[in-house]
Amino acid sequence: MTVVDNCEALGMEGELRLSEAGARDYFALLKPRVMSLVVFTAFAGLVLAPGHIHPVLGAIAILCIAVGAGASGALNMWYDADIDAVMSRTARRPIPAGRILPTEALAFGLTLSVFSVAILGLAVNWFAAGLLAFTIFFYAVVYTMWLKRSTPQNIVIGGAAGAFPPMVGWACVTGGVSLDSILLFLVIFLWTPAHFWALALFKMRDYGAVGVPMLPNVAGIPATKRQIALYAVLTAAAGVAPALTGLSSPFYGAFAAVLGLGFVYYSVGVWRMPEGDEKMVAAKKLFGFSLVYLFAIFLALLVDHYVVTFATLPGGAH
Ligand code: HEM
Ligand SMILES: CC(C)=CCC/C(C)=C/CC/C(C)=C/COP(=O)(O)OP(=O)(O)O
Repeated sequence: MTVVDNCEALGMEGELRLSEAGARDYFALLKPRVMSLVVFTAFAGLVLAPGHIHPVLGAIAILCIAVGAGASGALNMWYDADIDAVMSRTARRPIPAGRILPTEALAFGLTLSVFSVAILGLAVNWFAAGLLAFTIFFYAVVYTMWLKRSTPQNIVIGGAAGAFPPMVGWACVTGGVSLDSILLFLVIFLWTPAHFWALALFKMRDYGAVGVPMLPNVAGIPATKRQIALYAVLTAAAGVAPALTGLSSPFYGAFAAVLGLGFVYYSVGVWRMPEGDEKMVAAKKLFGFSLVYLFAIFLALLVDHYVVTFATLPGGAH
């Protein structure tokens, strides 16, 4: 029995309805697993930025970015509840499962968005807060409401939303944008298509059932495989670039090159996947590796930064 059925059984139709959602359901609205990696990239941006931020302010900044990212996930789930109810991967989410009412999710997402942006602005700086607001808007409105259901390039353009968080973290320290923060953006921006189209390949039926024009459904499997390989090569190149601008050391560059080769290797695996392969094992492997790749790149940027900082401290290298 869904929440709506419950309300109707209780004769509450037409009155203010509230579900009996638990904290766990509200937490699920924040898309915590996806957002944990998003927040990690924002943290890396904050650490790598030149300058200094007080650790307490740094912690507030990361909390605001985490809450803002989660809020955008709640707004996405509010708008997409109709298609989430049909897709096997998403049918058990709190709104389609009837544990949270759409209006509750909307109110939750809007409230958290406003608070996260306002607190970031008041405590840290308004440029970073504006960029956080723009990122929430980009994911919830530009991607979710506009692009997702209208073009197979939805995630190429919409992927910018997922790429902004390191720039937000960076802006928390510097109050602005720089070539290096744009480079961090580019790594995620170019990574997103291979990350998502790998999943879209083995979830083609789901997307077909709801009529969302994901690339494999619109352009076909061979064209998607080619696009994945292209973006994997571009991602591998962008991943090495921080070593070329001086943001990171040549050791990072070598590590990123190996990881990038791994990403290209898995994308070639998808390219060579026979079209009749129902299980699409190669696509599942690429999806899994995409997560390892992005986490490892940002971890390497952080480790490299701390090692180089330590080594260049007076007496630190001895
Ligand atoms: C518009 C860009 C993106 C799209 C369309 C996309 C799409 C997806 C989808 C559909 C899933 C499966 C989610 C689920 O079943 O819960 C997923 C999983 C995931 N994505 Fe993305 N993603 C995007 C960007 C990102 C970014 C920027 C990050 C991190 C920086 C990220 C990190 C993850 C993680 C960690 C998972 C695994 C979650 C789990 O294990 O449940 N994604 N992505
Ligand atoms: C700071 C801030 C606001 C960060 C936002 C980061 C961001 C845009 C992450 C993208 C996350 C994601 C799972 C997108 C897929 O949406 P979907 O609707 O295609 O996937 P679904 O079908 O799983 O809902």
